[in-house]
Amino acid sequence: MSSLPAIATVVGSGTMGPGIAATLVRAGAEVRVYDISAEALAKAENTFAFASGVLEQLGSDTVEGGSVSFTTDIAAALSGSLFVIEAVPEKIELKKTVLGQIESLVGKDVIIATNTSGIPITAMAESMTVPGRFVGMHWSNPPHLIPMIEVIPGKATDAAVTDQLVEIVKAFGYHPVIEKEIAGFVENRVLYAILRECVALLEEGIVTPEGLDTAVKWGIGYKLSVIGPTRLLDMAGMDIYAAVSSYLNKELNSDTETPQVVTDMIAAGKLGFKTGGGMYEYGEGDVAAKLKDITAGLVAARKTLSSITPV
Ligand SMILES: NC(=O)c1ccc[n+]([C@@H]2O[C@H](COP(=O)([O-])OP(=O)(O)OC[C@H]3O[C@@H](n4cnc5c(N)ncnc54)[C@H](O)[C@@H]3O)[C@@H](O)[C@H]2O)c1
Ligand SMILES: Cc1ncc(C=O)c(C(=O)O)c1O
Repeated sequence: MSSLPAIATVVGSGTMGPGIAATLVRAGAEVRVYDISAEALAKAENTFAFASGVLEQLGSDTVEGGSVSFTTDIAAALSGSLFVIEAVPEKIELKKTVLGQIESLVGKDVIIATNTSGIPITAMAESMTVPGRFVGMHWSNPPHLIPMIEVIPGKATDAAVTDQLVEIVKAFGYHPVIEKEIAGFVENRVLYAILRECVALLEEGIVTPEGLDTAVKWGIGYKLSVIGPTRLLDMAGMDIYAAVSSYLNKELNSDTETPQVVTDMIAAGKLGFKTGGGMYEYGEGDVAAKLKDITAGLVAARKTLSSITPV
């Protein structure tokens, strides 16, 4: 008997919602996708279809019986739902409002999970009537391909709810990581430490964007995809880490604000894929081509990594 609830609802169908839904549908759930915007939902149907096609390419396990529906009717989306994933924009007051709407429409035993990138779970739970059923469930983008989910209980989260979410994540073949609550959670703290250093190296003209991407992709990115950081410490040796960190740690970037180069780009309307230009410039069709290459690469890497003995 799968631990995956038979009926699930995804609230918010932007970048993350459709891929989350596709992953759950492939695992056999009836998934209702709700959004306040009909325009967003229309786009979500296409994104869902794309993500489902990618899962077909990946050849991930399929459980028969899955289905999806898209609606702007929150009551219909939540009626009878047994599991809810909130994926609205990263704004705590908006999330609290939406969580209140969800709570008013589901049973007291229904787990409500938030896909927040790093807002403290405890803070969001303060406004809830049944905070014990609320838990962090941080997917990584693209959610239908990155098979690791951070499970973050808040201070009020029932231990049984955390345990149940771990089993739900395992039920659709992903790797759950239970974490203590900390701003940004584990993955984004590591990612943002890396990105802070990367942007600083670009700002100082130490390396070009192409050079930086090559260095990270074929250096630590490649290595860390096979060897986790703690295993790498054992492989390199604590003596090496001590020797290098003794002079290097004080040199690393420690800025606490968003880098000026990024602030300037945003002011110039250069957001990246979303606007056709950011760190790189994209001509007609370039973003779609890049997304196709990124998807093919992640599918190939996932297949290979899944085939090797865990290190
Ligand atoms: N984008 C990423 O790379 C990423 C990765 C992991 C986690 N997250 C987190 O997931 C959450 C969603 O991120 P996203 O990138 O998908 O956001 P997004 O802005 O792409 O999509 C959010 C969706 O929520 C909808 N929405 C807004 N207000 C709503 C409401 N009141 N009720 C219902 N729907 C509403 C919007 O119409 C939009 O379709 C955020 O907390 C974000 O931090 C994002
Ligand atoms: C830059 C960046 N910031 C946040 C997140 C997730 O919360 C991601 C991601 O999931 O990839 C990201 O790339």
